[in-house]
Amino acid sequence: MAKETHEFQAETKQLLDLMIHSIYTNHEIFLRELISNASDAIDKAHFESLTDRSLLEGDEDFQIFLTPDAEQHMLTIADNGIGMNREELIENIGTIAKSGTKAFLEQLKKAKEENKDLTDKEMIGQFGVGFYSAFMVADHVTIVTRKAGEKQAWKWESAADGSYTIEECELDKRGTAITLHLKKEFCGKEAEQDFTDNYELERLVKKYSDYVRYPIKMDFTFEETPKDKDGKEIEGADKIKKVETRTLNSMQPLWTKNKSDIKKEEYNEFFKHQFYEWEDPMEVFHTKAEGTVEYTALLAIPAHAPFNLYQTDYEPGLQLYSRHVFIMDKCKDLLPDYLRFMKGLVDSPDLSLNISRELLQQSRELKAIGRALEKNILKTLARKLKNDREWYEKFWNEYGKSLKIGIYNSIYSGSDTVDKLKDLILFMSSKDGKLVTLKEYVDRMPESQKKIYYATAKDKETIEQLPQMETLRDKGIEVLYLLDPVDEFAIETIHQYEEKPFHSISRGDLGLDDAESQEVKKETEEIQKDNSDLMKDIKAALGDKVEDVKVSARLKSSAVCLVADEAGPSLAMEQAFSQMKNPMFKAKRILEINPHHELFSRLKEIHETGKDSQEFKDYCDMLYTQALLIEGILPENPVDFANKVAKLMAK
Ligand SMILES: Nc1ncnc2c1ncn2[C@@H]1O[C@H](COP(=O)(O)OP(=O)(O)OP(=O)(O)O)[C@@H](O)[C@H]1O
Repeated sequence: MAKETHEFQAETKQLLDLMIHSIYTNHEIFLRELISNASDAIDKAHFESLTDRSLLEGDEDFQIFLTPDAEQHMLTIADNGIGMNREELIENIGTIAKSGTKAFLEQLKKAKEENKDLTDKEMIGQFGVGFYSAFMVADHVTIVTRKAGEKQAWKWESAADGSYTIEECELDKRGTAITLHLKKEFCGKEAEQDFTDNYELERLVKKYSDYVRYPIKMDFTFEETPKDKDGKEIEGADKIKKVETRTLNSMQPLWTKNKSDIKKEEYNEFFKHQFYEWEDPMEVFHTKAEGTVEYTALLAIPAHAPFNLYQTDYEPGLQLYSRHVFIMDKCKDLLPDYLRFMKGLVDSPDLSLNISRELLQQSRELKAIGRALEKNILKTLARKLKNDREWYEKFWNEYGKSLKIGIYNSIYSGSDTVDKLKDLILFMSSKDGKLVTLKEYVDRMPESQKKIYYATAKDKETIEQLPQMETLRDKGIEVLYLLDPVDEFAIETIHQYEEKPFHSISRGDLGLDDAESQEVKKETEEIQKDNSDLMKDIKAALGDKVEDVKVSARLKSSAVCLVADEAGPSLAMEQAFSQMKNPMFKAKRILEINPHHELFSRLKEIHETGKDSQEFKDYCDMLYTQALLIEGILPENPVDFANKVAKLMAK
């Protein structure tokens, strides 16, 4: 077959462009990425050979080989992994299949539009750009590869100019060799960093790839004076060149070492390498268990939540090993979904190498390991909350949402999740703007207070301006701020804490039973009775926009507010549902009017002159729209509202 030229997919071009103009300042990571791909390819060959030994063609000596060539300005990374055929070269190298990389490009575009710093380490750190990182240091890349079990080998070449070529070639063994034609900044003594220097390459392998399971080898050439038969150097003899192949990585999986022999930095480096993290993890868990099920687990809470943690394309799960041999990536069946942010691995001799995902789900051993790990993580979180509040709040800001979603999802997964998590959740409080636990809230509640009050809005400032907050603030009652749409769902699922029910300040009767509140309640009922016609007519003017119109006992200086009925979803929940494109759930809206506001007397006057007048109808509508706006809900017809306000202002 003649040499074919292919165009890169548009997104690949974009990524290549970024690599060439190097947004990464950390160029050296290209080696880690290519070694990691080589190691994955060997994993695949190893795994497939378990069922078809002939694939290995007698070559069972798995290894990755680095060959620097200072004269030619080249570096080759070769593996005897699974290799690729023509279609796979096109599919895997020419296009970007990974949603993560696509998302990376989108975020990058957004950052550019917003003029953000493109070298932002945190942002870039969330994405492994894999093979393409080769173009940060090379202006021309050649891949020679032969798929295990196939005869034909292929050569792929690109100078990152928008296209690549593929042609047939010869290769006597399976695997892939990637040759980088290095840019001049990256080779030679004068270079910024010399990737043809054996010692530099050795340093980088130790730094990033020390735990790669397969030997990473390289030839070192020495000049040596010949020795006589007693081992003494022969004086005056011409030096001879000697080549020694050295293995650069230690390969010993960190988790098999004794905990006491492992330094914190080693754990950190391991996680960064194994899980493509850029920052040290927040916490590391290293557990060994013997007994009914034997296992070693090395887990970590990464420093930051990935950008897509709550999106469907995020794949949670731990790596599974059996006797240090890799079985699978992203095993979801170990930890509950609310711990989806955990990264790590489990190595157990009780797991079978050839187990299918389906059988694994039913594995008793796996379930037992999962339960033990969950317990251990929850215990650590509880201890941190008690002893290291600063750490816990940092954790909470990154992953709190995951626990709250876990509580809400316990409707499906079983109510014991609520018991496990309810003491680990935090909310901001009106008391001092700090985060509090439910226990802390309840413990400092005055005895007369029977409920846990909360308010929902998108931010603290909006809540603090809610008319409903006025009374509670005046009475010094603490209110929890629920700022995330999931919060109210979680709270409603917990239902009550230490027998104290939760109560939204935007819902039904506040249930305050101090003397003053009782007094206000009585007075409000009387005003309501005296103005029953007015209330009825406002309701009639608003039609089915509201369920009811009432005189308010909760407002001090504001004219109106919108609350939801005791039963059914709240206004915030309704908004969350409609954002989820699920507008079925509607809150029963009740418009409350402050009888002590001057607007109330004006309303009465207009009502008396004629309940069917346009003016009365306009007033009712404007009142309702105001209440909506206070809740952060846009009116259905903003133009109509603006016109009515303008008309009134012109009077
Ligand atoms: N040495 C190799 N041997 C066989 N296949 C390879 C090799 N290097 C890359 N590939 C193939 O090319 C694909 C794309 O590689 P790339 O590094 O861009 O992404 P990835 O490895 O899938 O993801 P990540 O780098 O985030 O782990 C790989 O998934 C693999 O199928």
